[in-house]
Amino acid sequence: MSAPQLVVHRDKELMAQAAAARLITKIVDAQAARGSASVVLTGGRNGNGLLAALAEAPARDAVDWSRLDLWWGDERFLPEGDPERNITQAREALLDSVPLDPSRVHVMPASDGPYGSDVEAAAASYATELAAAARPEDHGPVPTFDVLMLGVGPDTHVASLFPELPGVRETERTVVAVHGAPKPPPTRISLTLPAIRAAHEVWLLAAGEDKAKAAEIALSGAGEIQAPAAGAYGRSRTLWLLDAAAASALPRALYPPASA
Ligand SMILES: O=C1O[C@H](COP(=O)(O)O)[C@@H](O)[C@H](O)[C@H]1O
Repeated sequence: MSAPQLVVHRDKELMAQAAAARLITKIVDAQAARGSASVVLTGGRNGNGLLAALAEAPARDAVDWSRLDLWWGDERFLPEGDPERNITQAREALLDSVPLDPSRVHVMPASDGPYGSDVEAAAASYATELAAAARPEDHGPVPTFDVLMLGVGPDTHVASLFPELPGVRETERTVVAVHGAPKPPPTRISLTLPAIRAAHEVWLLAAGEDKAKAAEIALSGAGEIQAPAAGAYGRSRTLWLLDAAAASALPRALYPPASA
């Protein structure tokens, strides 16, 4: 487990640009070291803001997009192309404008896909896909992702792991079906905390006043069942990327003065 490090930016635009620059560097470094990189994307406003900033960043051309594996932390179980699906929003923000290898874009199934409305089977198939991508040097049935990003919800949810729902209690499976999510749509697919913790680096994104309480709760010793964001950490690094509004309820002792 790596203790959270905090970086606080002036506003959400700067946060998105700085996070995009950070992600480019991570991908380029991983590709230089190993030939390829793997990144887990998040949905939500902050995740899509980062992707949109990446699309605008001149340095995006430093990435070899054909040698990047993309995975998702969660998906809203809706028909293919639905505007509320995380993949649809990610395509609009960035993915349609870069030369990815389609076989390396690992989309979670849609509700009109091969498993139809059987969200349990859809979740199990994603777990199988992850397990097939895991190498012997990985520590279990998921790849050791270079970077796994999570938007933090106002209720402290991450991916589609909501406070007190069964998904956040999962200790065995790497992917679960989620029923009755308090944020629409109610049916979702999510990585579990054990799968999230397999990543080298976990980045939690929180911008905006409505994230201030969530950041305070998650960073003040709350349990992961009540505050799923508190249970999201990486093997080598856990990075909270915030804007000043989301950091406004945090004790200043938690982050260096130069950071805001
Ligand atoms: O529904 C979701 O919400 C969270 C957070 O979204 P935000 O708009 O409040 O930033 C997101 O992380 C998750 O991927 C998504 O499915």
